[in-house]
Amino acid sequence: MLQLNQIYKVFNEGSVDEKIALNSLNLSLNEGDFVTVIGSNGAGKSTLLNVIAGRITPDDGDVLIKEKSMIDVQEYKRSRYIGRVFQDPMAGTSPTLTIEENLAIAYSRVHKRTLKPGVTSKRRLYFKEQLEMLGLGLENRLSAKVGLLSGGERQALSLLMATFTKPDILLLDEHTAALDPSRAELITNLTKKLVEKGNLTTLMITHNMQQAVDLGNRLIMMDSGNIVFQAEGKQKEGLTVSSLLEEFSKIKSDSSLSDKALLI
Ligand SMILES: Nc1ncnc2c1ncn2[C@@H]1O[C@H](COP(=O)(O)OP(=O)(O)OP(=O)(O)O)[C@@H](O)[C@H]1O
Repeated sequence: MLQLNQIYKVFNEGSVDEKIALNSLNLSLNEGDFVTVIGSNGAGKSTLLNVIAGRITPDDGDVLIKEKSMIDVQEYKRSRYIGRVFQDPMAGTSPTLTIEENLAIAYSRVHKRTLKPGVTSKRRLYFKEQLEMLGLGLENRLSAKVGLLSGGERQALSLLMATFTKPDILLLDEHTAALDPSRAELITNLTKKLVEKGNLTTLMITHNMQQAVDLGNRLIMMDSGNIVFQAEGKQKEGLTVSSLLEEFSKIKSDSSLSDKALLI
């Protein structure tokens, strides 16, 4: 479903600030793979998601979705195939538009040919059904401006908008990190439910090791722009937070970073 071949990205090349963010990284995801991505600050996790989404162009390598090269496809066009949720609950939705209008925009990104002006009653019913799955009562607030919603409600709406169009790839960039623990748990559970329901091929960055262990069928650990550890299937199921920290300290044994660096 997703293939990354030899992705290389350097920032500020040739200057004192030169930083190789991705160092010939290879990754292949099958349809329905749910991969949690961990790694210390600056490991290259967000750059990886930005390269997949088309926000950053790699200096070398290719990104393929369903075996089609995306390297010359601009970000706004890739959004047809990719759903994304950011850390900031304010990032995925438009505050001055209503819940219904936000959903209509997300819907039209994928169903361009069927777009009619306004929201038809059939589509409104569909939106209501989708919102009901969140269990937050938002289906009764279709005309509420999104700017009035709480951070958790807004993030739940962002998640729905990124998933209900059944994207080929779902990118989650620390999407629970800015929420209080109870809201973070709510969004984590919703993520599980929506990803499973849609059998969505997903990459989820998290600094929460327990979340990385609990969710998904695969896990990758990044360091210095590459994948330094991965687990899937039975090995992934057998992972614990302490076994992961052990792996990390093996990799970082010659570094000044502490285990805690993974968590922050
Ligand atoms: N636009 C940019 N210009 C210059 N350097 C950048 C840019 N974006 C990222 N970098 C650098 O590339 C490296 C990888 O950054 P990236 O944001 O991908 O790391 P990360 O693993 O997501 O880190 P974090 O967990 O802190 O979010 C870092 O050293 C970062 O400073």
